Amino acid sequence: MKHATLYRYSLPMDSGVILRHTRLAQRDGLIVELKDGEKSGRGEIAPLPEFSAETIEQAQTQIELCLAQWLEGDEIDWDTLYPSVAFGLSVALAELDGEIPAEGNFLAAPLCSGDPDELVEKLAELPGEKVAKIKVGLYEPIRDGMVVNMFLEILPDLRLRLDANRQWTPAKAAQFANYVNPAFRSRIAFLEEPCQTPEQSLAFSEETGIAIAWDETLRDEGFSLEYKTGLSAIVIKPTLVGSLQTVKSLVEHAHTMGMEVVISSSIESSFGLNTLARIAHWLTPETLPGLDTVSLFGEQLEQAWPGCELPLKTLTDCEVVWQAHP
Ligand SMILES: O=C(O)CCC(=O)c1ccccc1C(=O)O
Ligand SMILES: [Mg+2]
Repeated sequence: MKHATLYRYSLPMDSGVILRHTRLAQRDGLIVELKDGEKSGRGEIAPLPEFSAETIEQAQTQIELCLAQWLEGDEIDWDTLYPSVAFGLSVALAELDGEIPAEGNFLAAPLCSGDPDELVEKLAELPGEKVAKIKVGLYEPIRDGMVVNMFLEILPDLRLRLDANRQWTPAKAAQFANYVNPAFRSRIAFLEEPCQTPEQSLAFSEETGIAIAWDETLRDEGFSLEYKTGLSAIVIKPTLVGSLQTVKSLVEHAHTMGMEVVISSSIESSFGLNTLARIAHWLTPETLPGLDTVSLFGEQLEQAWPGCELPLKTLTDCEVVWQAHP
């Protein structure tokens, strides 16, 4: 006997600088729960304002249709689904079939606000490879260059991931690079999306020797992943990319070209982050995922993030917006 339930959650948060144009004070999302006899699976659908094209209302309407199809045993037309819906539903189905290993990689690369003392503390908790992520492109590029130099100088075993979110003109990107001590450049694991276009970013990498990574570019209309000199990694945000199948084939494709793949957060609840940690451990076991976003929240959902002491809201505290069995 099949059964499907859709919960809607609302959690207090402060998105800080992650969203550049909006300050989100509340995060809304859906949890889909599937049951089939003794088996069950859950997945999170949480379109991210400013990044997802779909709204939560559109996602809800679509997942309700999918759930009705699943209950009837009809095929789901994956190509027509919003990325957030495809991801959450495919996770719930994979979970139901026992496909996602339970073990997670909860050692996320710490997101750092610019305070070196705070980062030193966070890095002390990281066994093995010391990797942190810094947002750049928010202030003057020279300031960013100084901050990068400072971190790399203070912490000799640190490697940095930087993210400019396409904020720089080629001139500003060059200003940044000129400021970074040439001896430190190889300790920039990658710089995500330095410039406004992928071509400009590739030219930047060629001129400076600083490795780059795609994040936004993966979601460009008509994008297909190709090997490029200087492109060392791709950052996959499954909620923005689509089904687990789509994510898996993108990961495999990137790995065959020797690129690193970073599974990363789209600011999902602690429940969704737990799923991403498991997917990261499963598909990208060699790489620290980019999942250090739980601290943007005021509350966690259903499953705690290891080490996070925020209060935990359970699914039973959330509204059931849809449920049915055939
Ligand atoms: O990638 C990470 O380490 C954290 C996630 C992150 O930075 C992010 C989260 C939501 C939306 C956009 C971004 C971004 O990469 O800019
Ligand atoms: Mg990014």
